[in-house]
Order: sequence, then C-alpha cells, then structure tokens
Amino acid sequence: MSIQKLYVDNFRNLTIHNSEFDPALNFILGDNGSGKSSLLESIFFLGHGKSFRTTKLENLVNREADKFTVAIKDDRDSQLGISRHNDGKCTIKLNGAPAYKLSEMAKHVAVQIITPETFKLFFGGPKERRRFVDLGMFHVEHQFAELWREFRRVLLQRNACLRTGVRGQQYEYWTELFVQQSEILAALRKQYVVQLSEELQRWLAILLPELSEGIALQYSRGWGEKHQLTELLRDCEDKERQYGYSSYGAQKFDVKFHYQKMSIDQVLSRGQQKMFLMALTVAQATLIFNQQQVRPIILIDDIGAELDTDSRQRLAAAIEQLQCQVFITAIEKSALEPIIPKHNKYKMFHVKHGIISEV
Ligand SMILES: Nc1ncnc2c1ncn2[C@@H]1O[C@H](COP(=O)(O)OP(=O)(O)OP(=O)(O)O)[C@@H](O)[C@H]1O
Repeated sequence: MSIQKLYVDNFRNLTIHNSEFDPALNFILGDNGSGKSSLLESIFFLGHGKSFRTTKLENLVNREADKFTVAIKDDRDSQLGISRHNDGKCTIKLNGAPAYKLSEMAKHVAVQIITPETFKLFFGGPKERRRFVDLGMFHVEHQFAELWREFRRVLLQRNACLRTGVRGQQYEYWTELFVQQSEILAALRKQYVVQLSEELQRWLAILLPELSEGIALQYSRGWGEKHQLTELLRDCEDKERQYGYSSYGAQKFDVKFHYQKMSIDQVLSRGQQKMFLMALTVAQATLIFNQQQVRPIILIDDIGAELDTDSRQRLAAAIEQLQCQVFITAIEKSALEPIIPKHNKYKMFHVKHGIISEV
C-alpha cells in the first residue's frame, strides 16, 4: 500500500489534516525542530505501534493534549487509524471497524526507517538486527507471526521453569516444545536470509558497487551449527537455572555482515555503512513487495547526513527502480538536489511549527 492521505492530530508538535502524498516519492523539508522526524515517526507508529526514538509512548502525545491520532487512507481506499491516550489505551480502526491488536494494523503497513542513528544501533547489539529480520519474516512468511507468538509463549513457560526450579515432566515438556519450535523457526529464518542476501547483492551493485562483491551475510541460528539443541540444553541446564532464562534457541539468532571476512562496521566508512543499510532496507522492501504486491513504505530521515553527491546520485538511481513509497527529510533543499528526479512524479512539502504545506 501507499499512503494517499495522512491525518495527524496532537502527535508531538504535528497537526496534519489530510495532506495528500505521492504514491512513489515525497520530500519533506524543514528547519531543526520543525517536525520532520515527527512526521516520519507518526507513519512509523502506524506500522509498528511504537516509536523509533523513544520507548516512552506518552512522549508522543502533544504536551497540551491527552491523546494523539494518526490515520491514513491508502491507494486502495482502505482507511487505517490509531489513537493513543495518555493512559496507554489505544483505539484502532480498520475501515471503520474496531481492531484489537496492533499486529492487525502492522499486516497492512510495512514501514522501514533509516535515520542517522540507525546504523549505530544496527551494528551494536543483536536486538536491532533481530527486529529487522523478523519484520521481513512477518511480511514475507505467512506462518511466521503465528509461529513466533507460539514460540514466545513456550519460551516464557520454559524460562519460568528455569527461574522457579521446576524439574521433571513439566520442564521436559516445555523444553521439548522449545527445541521443536526453535528448529522450525531457525530453518524458516535461514531460508529468508538466503533470499535477503541474494536481493541485497542486486541493490549493492547499484548503491555500493565498489564493495558489493566482498560483502556477505552470516546467519547464526541461536545455537552452534554443529550442536543439537537438545544436547546443548541438557549440558547447560545448571547454568541456565542459575541465569533463570534460556541461553540458546531461536530467540538468540543473529545476522552479521562482513566485508572480506571483517565486520562491516570495522572497515566501512560511515557513509558506506549508510549506503549498505539503504541496500539492505530496499532489499527487504523488495522481498515484501514481491510477496504481497503492496508497496512497503521507506522513511529516510535527514538524507544530507554523511552522504556525498555521488552516493546521493546512486540513491536516486535506486529509488527510480523501487516499488515503494519513499519519504525523505532534509533541512535544506540542496541536500536533495541530486535525488530530486527530472520528471514531476514526486511531491515536496515544507514543515514549519508542526504544520505541513505542499511546495
Ligand atoms: N510531546 C510533544 N509535544 C509538543 N511538542 C513536542 C513534543 N515532543 C517533541 N516536541 C517538539 O516537536 C518539535 C519537532 O521535533 P522533530 O524532532 O520532529 O524536529 P525535526 O524537524 O526532525 O528537527 P531536526 O532537523 O532537528 O531533527 C520539536 O520542537 C520538539 O521540541
């Protein structure tokens, strides 16, 4: 899907009353503190039910209000909306009918974001990489959401056994289920990472051609390739009981990125890392598009940071080929110059004090 109209009320400093966006490419300009990132954040919230900037969702409500609303009409005339009150209560509507879970919303809106901070998080601990891969899995593998929910339930039960000293049949039961489901998830993820890796090569050839051949993805499933999970858990049972949680299994998977066998963040420049992340993001968006035939949404915050003219030109070439709706923010138009296409199939907006107007 792509956002045709966006309505935002009391989301940070933003008020947007049914602005109409381009189905392919939208530029958002504005000074520091004008509301550019908040605009991307409001769209991100629709797709994820959370923010990419804060875990405290009460910060998203305008300081003078007690709830915010974000709603869209998409290119197929579907309407999705969500209001969040200060007390944490959410009201979600899909085509006028109430929905009860944020995940129902997420099925309709595949949103990915790149910010100047993303790559620090991405190349830091495994959390962001897990989140990234599972977002793709959620949209590309139909069975994933259900499998993951069930796996989480089993993991919690097994962890509770470890923490509270439960042994015998009950512990064996949850451990056996945990092993079975870990193996299913690990195989699915491995399959997905192979697809992602192939698609990534295609986009690296456009976005980072000088390094593309040396870049490789390495998937680790959450326990050693040479080990049987059952045996591993048996061997480390005492240690896991001390920790009170499962230290191996599908929840511990990771994907690492190497350039000529060295970790990417150790050898690529910041600009190159950003281009790599762009390639990875659009590779995932392409897989989502191929599977669902709906346009994912890509949000790029502060395009000017760290990208030279050459890189921005390559990004323009990639955007031309993308089956996505893209939102790009910048402080000044000059940062967009090589990216703005010669044709007129884009829209440009200016944000000032939380109010958006088309330029
Ligand atoms: N809950 C809130 N209520 C009202 N205003 C808020 C709230 N949270 C943040 N703001 C303000 O909203 C404004 C928009 O912030 P935002 O981060 O979107 O700006 P920006 O245009 O992305 O700026 P920059 O270019 O500096 O990144 C800021 O002035 C900020 O202080």
